[in-house]
Amino acid sequence: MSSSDWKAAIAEHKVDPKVKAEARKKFHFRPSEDAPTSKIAPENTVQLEAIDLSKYKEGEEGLPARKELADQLEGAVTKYGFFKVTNFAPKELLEQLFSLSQSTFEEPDEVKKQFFAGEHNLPHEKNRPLGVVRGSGYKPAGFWKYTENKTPDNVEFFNIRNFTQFDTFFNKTEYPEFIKANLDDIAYYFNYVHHEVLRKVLNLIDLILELPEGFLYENYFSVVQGDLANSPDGSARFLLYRKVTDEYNEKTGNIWMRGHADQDALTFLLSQPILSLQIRDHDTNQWKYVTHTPGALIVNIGDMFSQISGGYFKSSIHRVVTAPEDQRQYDRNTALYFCNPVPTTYLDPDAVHSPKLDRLGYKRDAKLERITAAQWDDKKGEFFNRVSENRTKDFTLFGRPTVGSLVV
Ligand SMILES: O=C(O)CCC(=O)C(=O)O
Ligand SMILES: [Fe+2]
Repeated sequence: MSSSDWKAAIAEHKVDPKVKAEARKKFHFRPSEDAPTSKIAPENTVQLEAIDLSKYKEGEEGLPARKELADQLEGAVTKYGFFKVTNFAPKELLEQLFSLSQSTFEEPDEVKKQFFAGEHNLPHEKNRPLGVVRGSGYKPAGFWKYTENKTPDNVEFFNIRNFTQFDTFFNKTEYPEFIKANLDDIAYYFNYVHHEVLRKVLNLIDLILELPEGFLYENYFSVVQGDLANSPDGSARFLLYRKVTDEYNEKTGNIWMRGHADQDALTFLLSQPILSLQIRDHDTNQWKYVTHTPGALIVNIGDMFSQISGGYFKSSIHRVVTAPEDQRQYDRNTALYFCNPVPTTYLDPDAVHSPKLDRLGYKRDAKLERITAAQWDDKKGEFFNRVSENRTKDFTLFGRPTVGSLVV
């Protein structure tokens, strides 16, 4: 789908400006209040590579520049599995998204209950229990219970599904008032990330893996309108971590989201000022902070891509901890896109025939049964939907080691 196609399709579903303006007034649509950068310089920060997308040029003459970006990316995905993407979108688009995320949580509790994720199953989701963590709608704060004292978590979500499937997204899904009145803007941002940013990142990964550019995007992430089973099925999420008290921090051991590796292929998180996201170093197991870059995406490799690459790319363990002292009076507001390939994608390198992976010896583990993206998504998704699973060690799913709900 070319850039003009998805933009035109969204333009056809433009929300009545009067309806939008009224909803924005009612739900206090406003600039997201940025916390000042923390002055508490943590000892352990990780310097992530920043892939500057303004250097990405299409066509034959852009190839040397793309190769340079690919080289930079290769170090990042094979070492940390985390990197930043800068200059990827106009500032106004990002400011609007922070505001949309913020106002989504201003719906009253009765409405949130009515749109409790995983409960108002869409017809095509009837046989697929997506639960609170993956289903369309709200995850209330407190759904998860942390540690032995069962402290409720402090993060609310609103999950957004099917935004690349226009008929399902615009015509066949029910939404709370604020989301419905801003559906075109929400669709625009996440389609932009899918069709522009993801596509470019995948083309760079093609170069890393010595595949023809376009291979990964065309084969695993291209959208067939109206055919959900043969289209990528990731989901997006608005998140709001509400500020907490010292007493709360004591009960949770400062944890806002337990250590985990994402189950998807790639995650695109909007960078925001509260210093809370940490990555666990593969070699030392030490937790390191990810710093804020205004206007950037923080991107990580999830389990699926790591498996597709035979382990060459790392699916890093990360967690969210309490805000530093000087940012404690602010809520933490952001948005992300969990990007999944087409559900039938096999999660091993056999599917990609990468000369690079062959040469380096990253192969399918012949002892393990082959699994698909849908199998992994459902299995790990079911795990994340458990209310009070606290683990101190990694575990396995389908014989593959993986991480979720880590408490240390
Ligand atoms: O809030 C964040 O920074 C990251 C959240 C996250 O890791 C997740 O939802 O999987
Ligand atoms: Fe995550």
